Amino acid sequence: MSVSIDIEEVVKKYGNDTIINGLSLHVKPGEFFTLLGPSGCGKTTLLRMIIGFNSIEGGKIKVDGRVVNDIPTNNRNMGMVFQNYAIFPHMSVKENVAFGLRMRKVPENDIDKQVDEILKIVKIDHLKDRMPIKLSGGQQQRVALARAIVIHPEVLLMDEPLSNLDAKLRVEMRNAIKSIQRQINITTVYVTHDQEEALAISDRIAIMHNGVIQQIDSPKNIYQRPVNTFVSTFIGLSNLIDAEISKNQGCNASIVFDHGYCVFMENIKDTVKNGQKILVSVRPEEFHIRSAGEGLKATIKSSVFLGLTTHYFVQLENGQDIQVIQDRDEQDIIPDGTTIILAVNPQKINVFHYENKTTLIRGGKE
Ligand SMILES: Nc1ncnc2c1ncn2[C@@H]1O[C@H](COP(=O)(O)OP(=O)(O)OP(=O)(O)O)[C@@H](O)[C@H]1O
Repeated sequence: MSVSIDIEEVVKKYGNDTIINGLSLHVKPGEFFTLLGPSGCGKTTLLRMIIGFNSIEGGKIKVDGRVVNDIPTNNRNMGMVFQNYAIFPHMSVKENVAFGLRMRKVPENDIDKQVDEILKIVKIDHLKDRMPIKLSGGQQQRVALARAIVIHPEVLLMDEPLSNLDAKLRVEMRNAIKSIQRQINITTVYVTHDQEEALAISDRIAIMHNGVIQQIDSPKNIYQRPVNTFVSTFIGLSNLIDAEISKNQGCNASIVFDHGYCVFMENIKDTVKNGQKILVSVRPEEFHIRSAGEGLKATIKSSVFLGLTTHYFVQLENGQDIQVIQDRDEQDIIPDGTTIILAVNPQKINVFHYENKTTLIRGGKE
């Protein structure tokens, strides 16, 4: 049976510095839960608190409803995989994986059986007699993963496990990790600063900034419905464009960009005022480039052809630089200096308060 993890109002201090101040989150049984955020936001600190490497200055950490604050790491029944593999260089693959079982005094016959089983799951059973020095980075990380899960932990923690691998291997290994996690159905907390990795691998993602959770959601909602401008610009590319609300009676209104382009929005919040300044977040791929008609007037400054897409660096009439991405099949590459019209689908945009940058309105449909 998989377990849940509850982090309740936890506080972490290093000396006089408070790194995490009252953070709460819930990880569901069997969930693949990712902590994502820029360097220094406190991801590793939180992970180390869960396993017990770091002290906790306030709040509670619960596993399956039981408070584990005072339980030493050894007795928490958690496995951890680190960025630098941390496997023993003087032991073969098999010995590395068997180590944790020996420490737990599992009978020798059972050890062989369990090691073979796990090596098959992580698909390195053919390498069991190799020494780590003769393994690739990906294979070493499979050993580290096998070593973490062979003890049948209740919780698997991973701290940037793919950071030392090259781009192609990262993709291969993230797929392997996801499928192994599914197969053994273990509650997993994964730390990364790589947003694509987080989107690809997670059931849910917590976006962290300065020790504070900004949003906890599915990868799709994090991408399509960011709750503030930090999330919208941290995940993928987002253009934040100045605009104004034009409101009549009722709950409908228009967003008016500089130079008059108007987009109709439904279900606007009552608190929104006529004439209020806003920031409109538009993903580069949500623009439609036209040669004439309704839209934002802009000029193409430069472009980069990327095979599947073409990436345009564009300047709006008000001088703001934005980015626009078009599919390969959309049209021929448009020359630099061309004047274009950019139309946006109102359902694909997110609108934020100009000053405090929290969500004001959301687009209707997905
Ligand atoms: N042992 C320590 N003593 C003092 N400050 C620390 C210690 N460990 C981490 N910090 C500080 O705590 C903050 C959070 O660090 P943490 O390593 O948790 O961030 P992170 O989000 O995991 O970053 P990265 O992606 O770079 O690993 C940083 O400001 C860091 O400098």
